[in-house]
Formats: sequence, structure tokens, C-alpha cells
Amino acid sequence: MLSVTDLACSRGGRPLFRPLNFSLAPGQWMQVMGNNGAGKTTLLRTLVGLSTPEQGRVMWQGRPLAAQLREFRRASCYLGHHAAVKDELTPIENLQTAAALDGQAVNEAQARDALETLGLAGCGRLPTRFLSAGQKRRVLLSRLLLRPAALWVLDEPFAALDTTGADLLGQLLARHLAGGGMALLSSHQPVPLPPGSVVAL
Ligand SMILES: Nc1ncnc2c1ncn2[C@@H]1O[C@H](COP(=O)(O)OP(=O)(O)OP(=O)(O)O)[C@@H](O)[C@H]1O
Repeated sequence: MLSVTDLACSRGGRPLFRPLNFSLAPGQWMQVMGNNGAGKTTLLRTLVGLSTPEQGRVMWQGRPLAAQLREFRRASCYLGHHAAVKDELTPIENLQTAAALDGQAVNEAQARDALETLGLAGCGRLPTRFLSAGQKRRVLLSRLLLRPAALWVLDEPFAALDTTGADLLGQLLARHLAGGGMALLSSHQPVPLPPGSVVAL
């Protein structure tokens, strides 16, 4: 369970949104909505411990997030914008490197399988800079298949995906939630899932 009490964030000394209160339990998902610059990325980064809130509290499994960042990072998967995929590496190397940073070993066959599930069969050994924006997004999303995590925190995961890719991500999310997972995501687009809660910034 993730719970947020009176959470406020500011950037450059400017408050971004009113204090927020919400919680997310196993099997639930939540969409963070707001205009460009409203603070969606800032909120998601704060919720995973990458930014410090101006005020308020984030609790994970009943304990303050700040007191258990290492455990929280093992239990969660945060995917930011697609620049997190390195152009100079191949998709397989990208997945192996990201996994290694999480202290996890992913072999080539596992990486290839994940890429294939995301519709990238045959792309594993290409330089990532040759891939389209939507294909890079799919490389990033492949990480979800390689790293078991109770909480997915996804910043604009549907950006650059075509209809097939969006449906595929919808299916991955639905399966994750059905298995007791949680998901928190920002999106300007409709999300192909049964309605979840909304945090409007
Ligand atoms: N490091 C920073 N220093 C100062 N201001 C920042 C910094 N990072 C972000 N901001 C500002 O904070 C505000 C919120 O940015 P954020 O990226 O969280 O918005 P967003 O809702 O995710 O926007 P978008 O929909 O365009 O992705 C913006 O006005 C942005 O310029």
C-alpha cells in the first residue's frame, strides 16, 4: 500500500499543486492528470524518492518511504521518459544494464524474450539510435517484464505508442493489477483499463 498525506512539491521556489492526499492498495491503479508543467513528473519522482517534497508524507507498506528507500526500490519499478534508454547501447544491452543497476542479472535470452513480447523481435542487436520513438518506448517498457515489482510508477508510458502498443501495455497493466500489483501513471491519453482513481493536478 502506498499512501500520501498532505504532499506538496515546489520547483524553483514555486509551489506546483495543492497538497495531495491519496492511497493505492494492491490491485488498484491511479492516473495522474494535469496540463503541461502542472507537476506530474515532479510528483512521480517524489513518490519514488528521487525528489524531496516541500511538505507532507509518503508511506510505503505503513512505514515512511524515506526510511526504507532501498526496500522500496526493490519493490517498485519507475520508468521515466524514454531518454532513459541509451542510444549507444543495443536494446538487449539497455535491458541488461538497467537490470544490473537494480542488482539483477538478465541473460540475453530473457532480454530477447521481453523485447519480442513488446513487438521488437529482431531489434535486440540493433543500435538503439536506429529505433523509432515508439520502439524506444517499447524497449523501456520491456523492463516491466524482467523485473518483478509490486508497484509500477510510469511517466507517460503511452507516449509515442501506436494503437497496438497501447493495447499491449493495457494488457500488461491489467495482468499486473490482477496479480495484486499497483500502478501509478501519468498520461495525457485515455488509458485502456477499467476506470481507476484520478489525481488531478
Ligand atoms: N529542476 C527544475 N528547476 C526548476 N524548475 C523545474 C525543474 N524541473 C521542473 N521544473 C518546472 O516544474 C514544473 C513542473 O514540471 P513537470 O515536469 O513536473 O511537469 P509535467 O506536469 O510532468 O509536465 P508535462 O505534461 O509537460 O510533461 C514546470 O514548470 C517545470 O519547468
